[in-house]
Amino acid sequence: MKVLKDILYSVHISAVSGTTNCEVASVCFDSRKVQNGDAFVATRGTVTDGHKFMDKAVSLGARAIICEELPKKMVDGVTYVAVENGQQALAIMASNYYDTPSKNLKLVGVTGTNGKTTVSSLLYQLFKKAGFKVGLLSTIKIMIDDTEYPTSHTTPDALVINKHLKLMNDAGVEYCFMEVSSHGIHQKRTEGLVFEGAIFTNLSHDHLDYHKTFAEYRDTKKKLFDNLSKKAFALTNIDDKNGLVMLQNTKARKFTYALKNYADYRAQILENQFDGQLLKIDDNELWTKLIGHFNAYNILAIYAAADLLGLEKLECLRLMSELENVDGRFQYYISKDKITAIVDYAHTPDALKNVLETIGTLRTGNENVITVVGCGGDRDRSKRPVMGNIASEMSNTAIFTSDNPRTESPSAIIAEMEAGVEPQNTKKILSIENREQAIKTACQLANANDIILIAGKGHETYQETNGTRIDFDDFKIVKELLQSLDK
Ligand SMILES: CC(=O)N[C@H]1[C@@H](OP(=O)(O)OP(=O)(O)OC[C@H]2O[C@@H](n3ccc(=O)[nH]c3=O)[C@H](O)[C@@H]2O)O[C@H](CO)[C@@H](O)[C@@H]1O[C@H](C)C(=O)N[C@@H](C)C(=O)N[C@H](CCC(=O)O)C(=O)O
Ligand SMILES: Nc1ncnc2c1ncn2[C@@H]1O[C@H](COP(=O)(O)OP(=O)(O)OP(=O)(O)O)[C@@H](O)[C@H]1O
Ligand SMILES: N[C@H](CCC[C@H](N)C(=O)O)C(=O)O
Ligand SMILES: [Mg+2]
Repeated sequence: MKVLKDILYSVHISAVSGTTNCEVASVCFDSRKVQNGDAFVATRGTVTDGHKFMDKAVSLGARAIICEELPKKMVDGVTYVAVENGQQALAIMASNYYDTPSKNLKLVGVTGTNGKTTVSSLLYQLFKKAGFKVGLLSTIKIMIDDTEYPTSHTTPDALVINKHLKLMNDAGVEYCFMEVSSHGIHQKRTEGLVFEGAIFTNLSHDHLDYHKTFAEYRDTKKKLFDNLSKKAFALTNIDDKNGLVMLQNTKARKFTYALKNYADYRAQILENQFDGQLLKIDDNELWTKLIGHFNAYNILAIYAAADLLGLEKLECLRLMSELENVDGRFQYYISKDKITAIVDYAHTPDALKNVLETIGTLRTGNENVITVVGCGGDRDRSKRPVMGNIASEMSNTAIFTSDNPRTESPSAIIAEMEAGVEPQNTKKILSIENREQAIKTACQLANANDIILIAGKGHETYQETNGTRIDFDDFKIVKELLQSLDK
């Protein structure tokens, strides 16, 4: 139980009906989950409006209703609080309810179109190796030191975030690395969190269904930096043309990293091989198992962040050489017949191009590259022709298939990918809706030394169609297929 007025601390309140000096059991923003004594926060969503469900919440026993406008009909014994913004109020209340857990550890947010999971997971690994208790909030999982929890979002809702940060406090966690998605910022899921620092990886085409324009998408990401305190650090990749934009209005201490431009932290790629790359950072050499120039950026970002968080540089480089690839990011299997299958979470045009470029630099002869790729349903449609074009242009064969069609028709999504293929590349493409069949065809087409890239789903272990998820694991499937075909 908490006193309502305490959990409303620093929320912008415009009107109150009833007492805020009352106890509430918990905070809830879904009327279907309200329990006796809860404070229900109405928020405006993309599908519906939580304000429609205030009466339902009261009928289930809500003790308080937090909303953007006091309703005409109010129930006696229930406190109604009008706030400026429901989503913001929810986030601040969630933080207050769990005793501002972000204050009791060093929380670092990672944002950008690609690389958030990689950078935050590598920082988690690095600080574990350095002997600290560490937390992680990522697309793949939530970690409270060694304990794993499932997650449904890259940046979960404010209650889930703060609940897990509180558990981290209880477990003595000192550092927490979290992904901050643009949806998360826009829906104010991260408001009220106290960040020690924030990292920007890069910005490219994604989520234009939700943000409508690229400028709006960029400005949403920038808010993470705008809201940092003076004491925090803001670390940005200035080889990306939006890197400096992120720093424009921040009060935080500003730091930059780059491979090409002058920056506070710089690295150079000395060697790039299939099993790793050799980098030069601060006049020291570092061998890492993570390959590709995009991973050189990720590695440099974590080196810089670790330095800003106080890890000793040489010790940090030593530990960084032991970092393992993140699940579903350039995860590869080499068959008996020397066919290489790579599973990668590239689900944006930029990521797909980067991975195919990396594969290109690793080719030693006339190996064929066969790419199996799809685009998610109920997501940015404008990515589809662009990804279709990249896959067909940069591969010998591209097989277009399904990737979580959700409520859309798989064949219609594939047709939108096909529309981006240049006439000279149409002979290179095949379209096979069933993803397992598509992977099987790639395996059948592959000969010794060929490379199969299976892009888009990475670590995911399901395929989602019309709200139903069936087990589906790209890596497991391709490995078993190559073994069964005796290739
Ligand atoms: C488009 C989007 O982001 N939607 C998120 C949003 O839901 P919504 O706006 O659709 O909510 P809504 O259904 O309109 O409901 C509005 C309000 O009414 C309430 N309600 C609704 C019905 C009811 O009966 N009673 C009730 O009280 C709801 O609880 C909600 O508070 O708020 C929900 C609660 O936090 C999220 O679960 C949901 O994520 C959906 C499932 C989703 O797929 N989100 C993806 C796009 C997402 O967030 N992705 C990013 C990663 C992107 C990336 O970087 O690549 C992420 O951080 O995971
Ligand atoms: N720094 C980077 N720059 C460009 N592409 C990258 C970078 N790091 C990773 N990638 C590519 O993007 C894919 C997704 O990487 P990762 O999961 O780290 O990104 P993310 O930002 O967490 O994605 P999401 O928005 O889905 O959470 C990788 O599989 C790889 O192909
Ligand atoms: N965070 C991304 C993940 C996309 C992964 C891809 N496999 C898909 O399902 O579209 C999103 O929700 O848009
Ligand atoms: Mg992620």
